Amino acid sequence: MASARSAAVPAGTERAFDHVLTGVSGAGLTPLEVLRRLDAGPRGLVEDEAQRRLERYGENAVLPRRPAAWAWRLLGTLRDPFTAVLLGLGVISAVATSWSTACVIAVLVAVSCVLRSAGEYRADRSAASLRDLVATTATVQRRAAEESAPLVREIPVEELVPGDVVRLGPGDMVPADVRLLRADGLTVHQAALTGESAPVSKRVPDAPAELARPLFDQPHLCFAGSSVTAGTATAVVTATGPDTHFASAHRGLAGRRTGAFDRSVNGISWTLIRFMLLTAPLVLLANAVLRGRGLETLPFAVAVAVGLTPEMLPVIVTTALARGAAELARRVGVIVKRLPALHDLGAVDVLCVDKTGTLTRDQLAVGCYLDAEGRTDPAVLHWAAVNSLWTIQLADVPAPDALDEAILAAAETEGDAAADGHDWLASAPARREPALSAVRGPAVARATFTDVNGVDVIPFDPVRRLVTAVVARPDRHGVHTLVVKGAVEDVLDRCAIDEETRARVLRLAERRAADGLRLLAVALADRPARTRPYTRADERGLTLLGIVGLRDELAATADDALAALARRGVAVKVLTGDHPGTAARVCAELGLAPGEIVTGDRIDGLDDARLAQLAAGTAVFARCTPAHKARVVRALRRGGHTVGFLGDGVNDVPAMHAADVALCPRDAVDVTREAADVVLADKDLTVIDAAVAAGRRSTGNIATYLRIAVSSNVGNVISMLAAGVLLPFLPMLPAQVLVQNLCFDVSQLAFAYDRPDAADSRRPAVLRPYAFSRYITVFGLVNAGADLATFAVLAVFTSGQTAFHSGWFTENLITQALVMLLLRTAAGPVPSALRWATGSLAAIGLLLPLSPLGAALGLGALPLAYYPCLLVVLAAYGAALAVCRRSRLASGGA
Ligand SMILES: Nc1ncnc2c1ncn2[C@@H]1O[C@H](COP(=O)(O)OP(=O)(O)OP(=O)(O)O)[C@@H](O)[C@H]1O
Repeated sequence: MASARSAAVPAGTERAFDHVLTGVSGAGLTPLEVLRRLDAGPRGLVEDEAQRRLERYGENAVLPRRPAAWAWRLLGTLRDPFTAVLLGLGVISAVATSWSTACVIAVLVAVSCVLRSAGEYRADRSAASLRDLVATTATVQRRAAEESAPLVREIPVEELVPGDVVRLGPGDMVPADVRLLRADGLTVHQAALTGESAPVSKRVPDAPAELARPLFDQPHLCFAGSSVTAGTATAVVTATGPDTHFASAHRGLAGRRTGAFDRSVNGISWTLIRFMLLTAPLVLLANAVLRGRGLETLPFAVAVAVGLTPEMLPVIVTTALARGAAELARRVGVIVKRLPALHDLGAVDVLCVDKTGTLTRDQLAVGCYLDAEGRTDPAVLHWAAVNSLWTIQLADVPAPDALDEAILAAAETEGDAAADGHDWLASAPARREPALSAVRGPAVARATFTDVNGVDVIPFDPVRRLVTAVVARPDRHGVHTLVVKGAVEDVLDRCAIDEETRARVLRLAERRAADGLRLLAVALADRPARTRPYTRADERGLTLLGIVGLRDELAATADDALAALARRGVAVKVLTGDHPGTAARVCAELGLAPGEIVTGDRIDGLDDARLAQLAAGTAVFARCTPAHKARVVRALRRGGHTVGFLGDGVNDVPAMHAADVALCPRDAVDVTREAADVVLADKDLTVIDAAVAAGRRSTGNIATYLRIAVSSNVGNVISMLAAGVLLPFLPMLPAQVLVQNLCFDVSQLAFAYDRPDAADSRRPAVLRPYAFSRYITVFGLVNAGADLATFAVLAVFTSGQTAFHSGWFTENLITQALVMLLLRTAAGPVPSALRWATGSLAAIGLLLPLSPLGAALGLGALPLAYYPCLLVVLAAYGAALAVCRRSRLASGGA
């Protein structure tokens, strides 16, 4: 903790910092005492001091951003299970003093580790530069010099230091461990720390006695790793980077979910490892029982087991992913933050999207303001604007909601146009205007009200779906007016109205929603003035004023994007907090058949199994809270779908965490960008189609490698077992098996550069273990058939083990080249990497036995008559491959 950095800390400060940095002992202190101990003030740090602290305490990052040293990277690659098994086999060979086998295994491991760490290094480097593009920022209050006025500005979170004063608002990540100085309706989601999914309320407690609670329950402390779901706050940073509680909780953990692709590759890998571990004893047993051979066959058995391993799998996965991600970033500006997410994107068959800001632009314009009878009434707009203005001002939100901006802009226009003395929109109170115009849009800066004064605010949250501003009016002494605006049903629930009026207003809302308008109801209530804060309990017995309707334009490319996704077999489902009528209209305009719309209330009445059934056949879910969205996503996954979620708001975060892969646009709020695996450069949704296609291509290449590598290896093992039993000598020397394996492995890296057929990216890319096993069995047997035919040729034309070994070595390498060319999924031109790889394989197969290295490996020249016969075997093998490929067997699971 802090003691490690203590050298430059002024005497007396270090212990105080330590004291507060623990986050516990600050509990009994007042905010001012905490600030004093941090050698800070409520107006923020001076820039120079912040810089000094940054040098002293280091960056506010949980994990070091510097790339790991080479040695660590290499060591890290040894953790892969294939490598571990290979090393184990190498040790067994060394113990059995089979030095050549042990040496070749060591070379194999070294090649695989070096290639993998080089690939990972390149992937990390490009991922780091991409991550910088979507870096999150913190809103900090600092001063240029001791006597300067505080300036609120955004800085990269990494630059925060203890003592900084930060502002928090909905959608922000809590950037460090902080102690609240002021809070308004603040609720935070701290699941990353506590596992608790419900947001918890945070505030500055009235009395220190309240502070005797467990650390994460302390109301005045917020922690790095949590996010703000509603409300606002000003807080002082008490600990940054590795000193935060989040860092200590996550030290040493990779900390990300395992996606669908990771799971299937892991499954296949472990099946192969079990198979491998069985192979060596099986070879030993067969040779002992049928040939009476003893432990001298151990190196050969080990080599056969090694030959079965697709040890280049991690290298291919990293290379294919990194290439796909780099190409996406370059071509369409899509940033893949978590590389395996690219595969998950390729496997997605359901994409859930929120509506506002995703399918629509979130650039709203007021379309109507009506009283409860449906007549235009400027007073409704006026009070909506009073609510918007004081919500923004008092809640100190970092960025005002588009909806509030639109209401203020319309109220201003209405105020300008009013010739009848409606002068409720005039100049701003001088004390507020400068701060506002610095951070907010022009409408907010200009539109203010001389006749009311803000007193308090109960901030918006997506579960309550409303926000209340409390104002004092000059004409009403001793009275505070609650101005409430929010979703129509939720405001009506709090109004003192009869059933008939309620039904009439709901019908009015339905009609306007069917025109595609977003609707808000506005209501008022007078209460005796008080100093005690207002709470949700005060939002009762309201008088309904009317409704405001806002038009939100559709995103320019939304319809094209939905059509493209449908062509790729991805079903799109809309999950919105908005009115069902508005959602239905928007979907219809986008060409998405809304069908029956399911609302949040209905979801509440269903158990998980029934929800899974309903979700599969429903295209639009409306009036969803964040928890509803997450439940629908989980239900879809439980129903066997691979689900993506595209959202841009804080209300989408739980669903993004629940999905296989989460996407968001670049201008989404911080917490959403943090939760996303894939960030779209802008609002152009058609890039999702390109991202899905790239995911499917990468998966296609990896699947091709797995199918070809494993089926050839299986074929070879069958042949070795058969030959081992038929021949009086070993069918291949251990070193020969391993050299051949090394050649296969390196050549197959070329698959990372292939471009699978466009037809293959028309359906979700999934590795299906059953189809995969069927594929490797069939092609493994065909491969073994070619080997057995070669054995027959060799029996006729050659004698002695050197000739046999050489003949089989040559045939094996050429058949491998053939398989690579004939079984790749793409029908298009062969990429140059693959041409080189297969050409080199064939050349090594033909020439190595003739070279001095071949002699050292126990290989030698073959009789010329062997080659025409080999050609016949190869032609027959090629024909068999082509036939099998044309049958449905070629679909090896991806
Ligand atoms: N600033 C606001 N003031 C008052 N009410 C609001 C405000 N923003 C949203 N609402 C109301 O709350 C409802 C739910 O909002 P929420 O933000 O959860 O979803 P949404 O923005 O409508 O849709 P989506 O889930 O597609 O983003 C809205 O339909 C609206 O009626």
